[in-house]
Amino acid sequence: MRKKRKGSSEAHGEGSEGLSFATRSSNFRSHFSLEGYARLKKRCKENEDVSAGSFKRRLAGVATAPPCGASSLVSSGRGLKRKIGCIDVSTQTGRKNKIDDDYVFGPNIGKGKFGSVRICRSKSKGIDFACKTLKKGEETVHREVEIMQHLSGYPRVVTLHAVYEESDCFHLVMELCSGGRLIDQMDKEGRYSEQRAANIFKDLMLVISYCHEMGVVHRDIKPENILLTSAGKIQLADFGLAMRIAKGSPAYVAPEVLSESYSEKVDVWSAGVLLYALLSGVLPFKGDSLDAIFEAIKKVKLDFNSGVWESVSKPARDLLARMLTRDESARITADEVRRHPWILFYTDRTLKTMSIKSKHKGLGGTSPPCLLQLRNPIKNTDVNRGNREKKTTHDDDSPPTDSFSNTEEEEEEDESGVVDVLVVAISNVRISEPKRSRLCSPTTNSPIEQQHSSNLTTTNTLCRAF
Ligand SMILES: Nc1ncnc2c1ncn2[C@@H]1O[C@H](COP(=O)(O)OP(=O)(O)OP(=O)(O)O)[C@@H](O)[C@H]1O
Repeated sequence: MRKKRKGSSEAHGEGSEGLSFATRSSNFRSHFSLEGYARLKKRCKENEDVSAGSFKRRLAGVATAPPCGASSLVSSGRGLKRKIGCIDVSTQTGRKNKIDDDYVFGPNIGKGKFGSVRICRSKSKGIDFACKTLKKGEETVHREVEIMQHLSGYPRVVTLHAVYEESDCFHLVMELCSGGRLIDQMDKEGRYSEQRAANIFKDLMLVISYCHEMGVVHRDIKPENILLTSAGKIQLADFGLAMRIAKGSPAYVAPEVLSESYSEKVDVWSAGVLLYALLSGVLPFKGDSLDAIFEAIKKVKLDFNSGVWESVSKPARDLLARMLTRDESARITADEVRRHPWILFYTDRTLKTMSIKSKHKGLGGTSPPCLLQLRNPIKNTDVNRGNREKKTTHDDDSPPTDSFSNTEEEEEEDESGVVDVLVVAISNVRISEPKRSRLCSPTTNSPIEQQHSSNLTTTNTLCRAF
């Protein structure tokens, strides 16, 4: 049952060395952090909105979830079943299994602000899953479930397999990402070469573009929520803060709805912060307090012309500047990010073959910066982990793949000058649009079950819900 997990997360399980993650991460979670504060604040606000039946929420429901059968859109009452709209219609005959009837629990593998995550093994299939348990009363679980189901079938989104409701909690049985979290990999490996960063980033932008195309804003893009499969591929997780974008009749939308930060561009900003961290090893906006960080986010002018940025190619800096544009309307879209020459240069196979070997600049000879700073932007002088060697080896059960398999030799080709020269040549390369038909097709190998409140077996119905 136990499977060694690469990287690190939270330590909660007893004696679960491979899967439990320890102290290093929890040090960061335990002290005051921007992410914790913001998330708690956002969740509290959302819960208030939900309970108050705010106009904003009702509009989003009406605009994005057309009626399904006899279901009311968001009817009042407690319990997941009544809150997830379309799903209850298809699941009234759902079996009343308890999760213990179907799964055997293993050790804890993570803990977030709102729930713990354990391994669980399916009794019938013998396959391991991740089970996130959310206590009732603080949940926005109905939305998280609905959105995960809506996005289900896309390979870079963590698949939701089943939902169980108990009197005091919900269990979300999800695909297990046994490769750990991106944050832990970043922490171990230090600053990334441009080639490696671009390959990871391309996958991330693909999944973000997909979410946006499906009318979903994730709103919590950060390396803690980017998980890795055993093959090292990224999977976007934690849709606890995600929202559907209301695309209803604009004529009816109230001004206060328009002023809400529901735009998908918030994900582009967050992804920009992540890219900055990948390429430089530090976060762009820091401070000694939350207020200082907020101030930096609002005002700090990023300097891409000195320090580590001198060894980073111009296209990479150009992309970052476009993503970290404060004016949302001027900020690049996720789709535009995917088409940016920097991404194309490092990820397009044809262009890779054009790559000219030249001496690698920038990373060689320097120790990676302490990426602890990535976890908590508040400056922490007590934490000094010193310089660590750049680690390129992988745990036995986490073999490197496409995105993560660059050897030192390949990284030698990571020459910013080459990128600058070739960028003009590739700026007109077109990437084909994602195929919608594929995105909504039923998945045969990962049917979503919803025990207690659902017996759903295909994603067709879910697609209709939007
Ligand atoms: N599908 C999964 N496979 C493997 N590990 C997972 C999976 N889902 C979550 N985890 C682990 O559990 C941790 C917490 O999960 P998640 O972020 O979904 O919970 P949360 O309560 O919403 O967290 P937070 O609010 O703190 O971001 C993750 O950081 C990860 O380490």
